[in-house]
Amino acid sequence: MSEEPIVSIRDLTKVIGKKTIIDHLSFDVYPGEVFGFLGPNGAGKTTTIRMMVGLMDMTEGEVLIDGSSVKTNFEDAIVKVGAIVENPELYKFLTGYQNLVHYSRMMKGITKERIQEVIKLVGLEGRIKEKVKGYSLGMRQRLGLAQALLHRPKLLILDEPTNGLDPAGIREIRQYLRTLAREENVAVIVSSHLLSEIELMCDRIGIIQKGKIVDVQRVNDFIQNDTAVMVAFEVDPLESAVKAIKEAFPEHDIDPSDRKLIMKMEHEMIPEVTALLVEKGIRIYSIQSSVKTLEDVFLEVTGGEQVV
Ligand SMILES: Nc1ncnc2c1ncn2[C@@H]1O[C@H](COP(=O)(O)OP(=O)(O)OP(=O)(O)O)[C@@H](O)[C@H]1O
Repeated sequence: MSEEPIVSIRDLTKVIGKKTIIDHLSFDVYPGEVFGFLGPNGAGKTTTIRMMVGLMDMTEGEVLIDGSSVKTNFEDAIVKVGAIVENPELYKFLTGYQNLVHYSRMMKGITKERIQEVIKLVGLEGRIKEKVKGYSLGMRQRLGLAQALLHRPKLLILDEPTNGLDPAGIREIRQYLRTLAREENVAVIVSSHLLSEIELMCDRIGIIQKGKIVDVQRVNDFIQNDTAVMVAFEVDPLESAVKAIKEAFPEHDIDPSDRKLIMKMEHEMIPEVTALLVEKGIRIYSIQSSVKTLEDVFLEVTGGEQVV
């Protein structure tokens, strides 16, 4: 990852009426990384993105794209950006190729070679001469992506890019975005309310909730920072096990359920607890531990707000 961010968002704020929809949001995104903008429905992802690309005025704050201010130097800033904010605008009765030619005419300096390049990049070579009305949703997304990439943007912003796609389509988009970041050094921002998506696609994620960024971390750190695991001991007799553990580890919460004793602990503690139970003559039938998923972490960070 390079040192200079391609996007710097500082204290971005949007007030509509009396409601603060985006509240002093700040984060940076770097070339070559896929950044996930994750939050429950209504958290403010679309509003933030709309302000970033100039589709909505900001009430306060600043967005710099490659050093140019979206507010005061819009032309220079936006030329660095490729974005699909709502559904990509496509002409259904034209072919994919005609759509790209039409779009390229609105920009300066897009050569026929560049059009071929983006077609190849999104894997539409075989179908580009067909009319868009016969395209699947995934193909339309890819054509939209090709359109957004024509002018070689340094930053690609996609609002919920996998919405409505089937698992194969989602996998494809994920692979294109990763390749784009890695091989072309493009910074990619994707918004999503789907944790599993973000986990597989992104290098870093920023979690937004009620218009505020509540956390920004590398995906791996998110999961690994908290090394505690939930461990379930299937034991008999349960009451003696609970008593022994409460005495030995008074600071730990224990959740006895059915014939299992469930407790949160550091991984290293598992043998210690097991040895204690054996020492007290308690029979252990099974030990199960579960590592936290990103979803568990997300729910903790957002205070349990549900996501789909
Ligand atoms: N023009 C508007 N006037 C008033 N409230 C608005 C307006 N636009 C958005 N909001 C409110 O701002 C909040 C953030 O909406 P936004 O669409 O940015 O969220 P989101 O995170 O993109 O959610 P989703 O995933 O559902 O699109 C919501 O509570 C929404 O109702």
